[in-house]
Amino acid sequence: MSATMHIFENGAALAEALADAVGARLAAAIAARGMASLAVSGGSTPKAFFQSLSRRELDWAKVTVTLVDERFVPPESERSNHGLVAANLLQNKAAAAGFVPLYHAAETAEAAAVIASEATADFSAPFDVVVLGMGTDGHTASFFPGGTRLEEALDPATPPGVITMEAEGAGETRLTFTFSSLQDAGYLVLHIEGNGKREVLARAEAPGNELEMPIRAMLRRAASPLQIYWAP
Ligand SMILES: O=C1O[C@H](COP(=O)(O)O)[C@@H](O)[C@H](O)[C@H]1O
Repeated sequence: MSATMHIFENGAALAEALADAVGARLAAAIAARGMASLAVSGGSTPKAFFQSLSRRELDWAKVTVTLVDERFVPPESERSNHGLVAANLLQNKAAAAGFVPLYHAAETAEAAAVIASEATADFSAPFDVVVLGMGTDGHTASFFPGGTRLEEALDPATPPGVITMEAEGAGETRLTFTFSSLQDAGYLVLHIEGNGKREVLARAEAPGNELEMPIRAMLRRAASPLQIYWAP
């Protein structure tokens, strides 16, 4: 599918513009259907965007937020994406939003993934907005190169839902929405910052194996146009 590049002078300008665009999409979904869904990424990049979005005037009580991916750790862990979202997005006006976690205190990550798939099924097909990140190894969501279930996660025939993933670069076992869950979002964003990631993106845009740089699956096969937000 096509991609559109949105370039900003710095991270603060990007955060404001992305919050405007995401806020407008959520407002339009609320106007059309009385509710809106948003799946966001973790990591170090989205903090300023989360803080900007949290201050947007929206009927937040009608918005359900979840994660594109999560570590199999409780929200109190400093490695938790839920913790990051709680501290930076579910604040200010956005404190009224609903949040559905991917982590559940189940005996295994597989059991948590089943619970997460059930808990998100009624608002995730498709999401109104998905905001992806990308690691310097070309992973997005928890689609890690060398990941134990990478082929299954990227297979368009794998049904929407949450599955587990283990990979050398991932640290903890991950919980991740599958490619089929994310690729058809009403507004599909890839948010990256820094010259290093721009170079990684350029490599991903060149011919090569999807399994080596899983972001290629989104660049090449997403049903929705990919909106790439970048700042140095
Ligand atoms: O592991 C993860 O990393 C990516 C990118 O993180 P960043 O720190 O380089 O911004 C993120 O998109 C993903 O959600 C997260 O689990």
